[in-house]
Amino acid sequence: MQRTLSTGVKVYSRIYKRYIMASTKQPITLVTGNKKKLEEFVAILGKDFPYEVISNDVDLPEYQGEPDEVARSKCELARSQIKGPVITEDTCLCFNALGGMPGPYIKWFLAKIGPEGLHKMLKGFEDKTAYALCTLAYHSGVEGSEVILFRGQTDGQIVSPKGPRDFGWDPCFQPDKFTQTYAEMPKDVKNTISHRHKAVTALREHFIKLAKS
Ligand SMILES: O=c1nc[nH]c2c1ncn2[C@H]1C[C@H](O)[C@@H](COP(=O)(O)OP(=O)(O)OP(=O)(O)O)O1
Ligand SMILES: [Mg+2]
Repeated sequence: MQRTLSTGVKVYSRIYKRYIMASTKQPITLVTGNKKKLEEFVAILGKDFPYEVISNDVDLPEYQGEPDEVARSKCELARSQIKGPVITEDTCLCFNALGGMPGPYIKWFLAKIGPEGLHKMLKGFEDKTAYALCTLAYHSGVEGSEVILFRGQTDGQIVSPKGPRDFGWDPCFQPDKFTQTYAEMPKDVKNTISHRHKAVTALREHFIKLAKS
């Protein structure tokens, strides 16, 4: 009698747990104010991602600090606003001759001096190498849980701007092993070699594993 009861409770509690998990499986909100980032994220993520992802263009502040700190702060704030599972994205463009600057401050440099100015910044330096860094940050929305980071880096160099001007510093970043800038190459090529591709792939693998567990 006792045994049957305890087994029954166990099974019930397992079913109940599963029910709770299923009923609280909210969509994950990608919080970004940048349409181009969103387009690339969606294209790279693909259709077979095991969770529903929606987007929200809440304007998040531009934090200062090392890329990981910036990414964590941004994600924590997004979580407090959305009150559910969130992903945020922060992109850096780091010049090796400048010890990694502008890095997380690239948005302001780009806004003030454009791709030409970014190229000219390295005029006095022989080293034109740079890397693009994408840091995706995920928070489950559950109070007390930690932000998880997924990083992607693509190395290249800063060149005189070439190609369309519709996305940020793409015209002046030429990835290694290519003779075209990000702006010149077809989108599906950028999306298989980019910093964003690498970070989104890491995130995808994490969630695919999670969905199977
Ligand atoms: O693949 C890229 N190719 C070229 N330019 C890019 C790329 N990805 C970001 N960018 C630009 C946008 C912004 O000028 C800066 C990053 O700043 P960052 O704060 O991460 O982006 P954001 O403020 O535009 O959007 P968000 O609302 O997600 O913070 O570099
Ligand atoms: Mg931003």
